[in-house]
Amino acid sequence: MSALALVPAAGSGSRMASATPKQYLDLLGQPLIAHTLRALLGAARLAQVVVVISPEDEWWESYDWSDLLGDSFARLLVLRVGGDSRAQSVLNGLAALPQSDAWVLVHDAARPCITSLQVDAMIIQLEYDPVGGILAVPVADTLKVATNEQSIARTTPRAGLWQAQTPQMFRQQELLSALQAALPEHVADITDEASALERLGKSPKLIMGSPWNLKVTYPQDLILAGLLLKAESL
Ligand SMILES: Nc1ccn([C@@H]2O[C@H](COP(=O)(O)OP(=O)(O)OP(=O)(O)O)[C@@H](O)[C@H]2O)c(=O)n1
Ligand SMILES: C[C@](O)(CO)[C@H](O)COP(=O)(O)O
Repeated sequence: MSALALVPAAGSGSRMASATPKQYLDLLGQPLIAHTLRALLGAARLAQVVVVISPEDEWWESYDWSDLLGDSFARLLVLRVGGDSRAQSVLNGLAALPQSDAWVLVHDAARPCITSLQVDAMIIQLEYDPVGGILAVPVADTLKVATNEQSIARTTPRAGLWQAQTPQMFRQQELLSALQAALPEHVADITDEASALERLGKSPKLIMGSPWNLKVTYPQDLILAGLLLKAESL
């Protein structure tokens, strides 16, 4: 079975409010994305890891990646084809690769606490699935719908609701076609890969993830990610 990872890393990190895009912020002495890439490159079932950075990226070249990632650096491909949305970056990355029916696991650069074991376990669970699926966790908190004045309009039942994470694993050509069909018109609705497949009537699997696989979005998430990575290494 052949699978590759595609890592969208062309965002600006506006919610992080930092001049440096969050994928390059320091996390335990290394750029955040180095943790993400190390975990993916450590997954035995991934043949290659493709990183999509912005054509204007000024940071990538300033690191010694073979030093940060060791020999597995040889399985890394960097594409400067990022777009103006996450979905467009993923589409551009897929379009730049040779056409293939292999599995692709799209994983946010901004989720550095994923583990190689979780990636391999996901591939094993989905490799014979007709559609593919995503890591996700069931919603644990009570959910409120807000009014425009930020008071509560109502409580919405949480039964059956899951929070989507990444990796999201689909057939490369099928995902590319689904994104091409949705973009640019429906870009606001395509907040992950699964939503592009859902538009075509597909029903991807929900694979139990971990709350530790957080997306670094706000400054406090960076502190939490550091604590989780330290705990994972114990
Ligand atoms: N045009 C974009 C926007 C986002 N991403 C990537 O998609 C992942 C998830 O996006 P998000 O957390 O929203 O990152 P940013 O867009 O950088 O953050 P913000 O929305 O706060 O600006 C990140 O790894 C980010 O680098 C991307 O490749 N191309
Ligand atoms: C793909 C994702 O990580 C699943 O939760 C999420 O939708 C990305 O959202 P963002 O606003 O682009 O960070």
